[in-house]
Amino acid sequence: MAIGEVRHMGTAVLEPPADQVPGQDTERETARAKQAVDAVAADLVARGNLAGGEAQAVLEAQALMAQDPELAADVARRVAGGSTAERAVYDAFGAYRELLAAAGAYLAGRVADLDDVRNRIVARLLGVPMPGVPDSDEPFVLVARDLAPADTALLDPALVLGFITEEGGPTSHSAILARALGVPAVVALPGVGELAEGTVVAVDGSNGEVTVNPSGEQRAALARAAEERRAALAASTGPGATSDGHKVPLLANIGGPADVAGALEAGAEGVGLFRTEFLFLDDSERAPSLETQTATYRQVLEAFPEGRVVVRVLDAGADKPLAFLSPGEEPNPALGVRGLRTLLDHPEVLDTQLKALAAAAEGLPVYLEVMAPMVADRADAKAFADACRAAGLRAKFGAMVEIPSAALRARSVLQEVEFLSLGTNDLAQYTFAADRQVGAVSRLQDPWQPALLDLVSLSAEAAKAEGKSCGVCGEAAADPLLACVLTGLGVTSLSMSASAIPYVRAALSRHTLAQCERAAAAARAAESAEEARAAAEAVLSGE
Ligand SMILES: C=C(OP(=O)(O)O)C(=O)O
Ligand SMILES: [Mg+2]
Repeated sequence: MAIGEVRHMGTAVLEPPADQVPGQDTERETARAKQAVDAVAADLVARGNLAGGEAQAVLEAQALMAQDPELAADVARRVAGGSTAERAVYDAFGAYRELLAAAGAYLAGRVADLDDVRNRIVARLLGVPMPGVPDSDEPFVLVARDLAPADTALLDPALVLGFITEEGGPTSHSAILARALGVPAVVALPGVGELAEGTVVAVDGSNGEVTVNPSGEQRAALARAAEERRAALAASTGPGATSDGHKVPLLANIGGPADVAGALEAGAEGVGLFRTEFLFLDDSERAPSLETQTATYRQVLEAFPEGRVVVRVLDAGADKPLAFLSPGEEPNPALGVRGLRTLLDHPEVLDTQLKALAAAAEGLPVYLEVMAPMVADRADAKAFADACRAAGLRAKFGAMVEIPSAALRARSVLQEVEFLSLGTNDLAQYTFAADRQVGAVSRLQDPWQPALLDLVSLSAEAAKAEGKSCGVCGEAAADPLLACVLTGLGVTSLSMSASAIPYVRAALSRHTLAQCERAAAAARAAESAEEARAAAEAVLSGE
């Protein structure tokens, strides 16, 4: 929870004058453009190195965007036609932006990243300050249309008390990175851009509420609630469990070795989701070598002796495109060849990854579990388990439940694998036909939707009947109240951004398993996400 004055993100597009330059200056302007592009790309990579983890991969992807050869050719063509370097960059990126925007809602998220890159290059060429997070010596609440990964990654939690965005959904990149940072954030709040600079707001990241000009009384109540939460956090330590001792291991979601320290600090009992695709974003042409992958995986596995580490094999496509693997144009990339489907089309990539994991775990006392994203049915689960066996991998093999079919027929999927892990971000996307990158449909991405809870329950019950485990590794697990409901639905472990672990641990430790079960039943009996949340809250607060 944060209270502070609103500062708006500097999103104004810098439009350079459309001056013409004489022919003899073409060479100089071309060189200036190239220099600015390279400097901005280097800056993004440097920011990535500073930020580490998932943010690093996102920033590096943006650096690649800046240096896209087709964009460079368009800039050169415009300079040859008499444009200044800054105008050529502005126009070339503008044309590309229109293409992206016209390509449909799916690419809308990418437009914000592209605009950010364009603004950075143009600002550099004009010699004006970079647009982005406002300069301020006083802490403030940042308000933006959407946040580019470059800005979210470097937000200084000492200055940025919290942030509010108009666009983006609860499972968009910005929200996931904010959670990793541990600052309160509210996303997809229409109209917030109209708040006057300097307005005092209270941002409650735990329930998504923003109070404008809170009264003294409201402020005091909010501060009291925040203080109570802090005290509860400080008091909760040790492994995750309900107050009557029902164990629910609390695991961390990580993007690579850089996230390990934060996970350990938060008391993670292991890793429940290692998103390996971030390792693959470095090179748009090919997969990292067996050796590079082995070394990276080993760094993570070494950090959790006697712990559990669940590695997800490459999840390329849709919101995580990889040029060398993702198929060409698809009308609906989220419904196309992605996740396990991509790997089954490129068995050599899957085989190298599994062999690297086998080599990395060699001789280590870690409990390695490997799972496939986007498993639709038993045939998918079998193809993945066969590939694991063929690679000589000694680990538990599992399937992510991200497609409703896998939840509906979870027992059949479990004939082939040893565990399930619910990816609630994609499960919501596919259950409600609501693209997770589109703010306009964020109501439907709410993991409190009773239909989603039904699918969680089906999966957890199937796992119980088969004597196997069923965790949750989507963003749903990071919501303390929902974590209690998921536990009540029979989920056996919860994996989340490290910063959420203390909150979830504290919430679980306040309730018995039976209370969690009652809250789960009440939530499932509701007719909407809001009702489900209120019903669970009422049960758990003893109303
Ligand atoms: C954990 C998940 O995977 P990702 O967010 O990486 O798609 C999910 O879909 O819930
Ligand atoms: Mg997913």
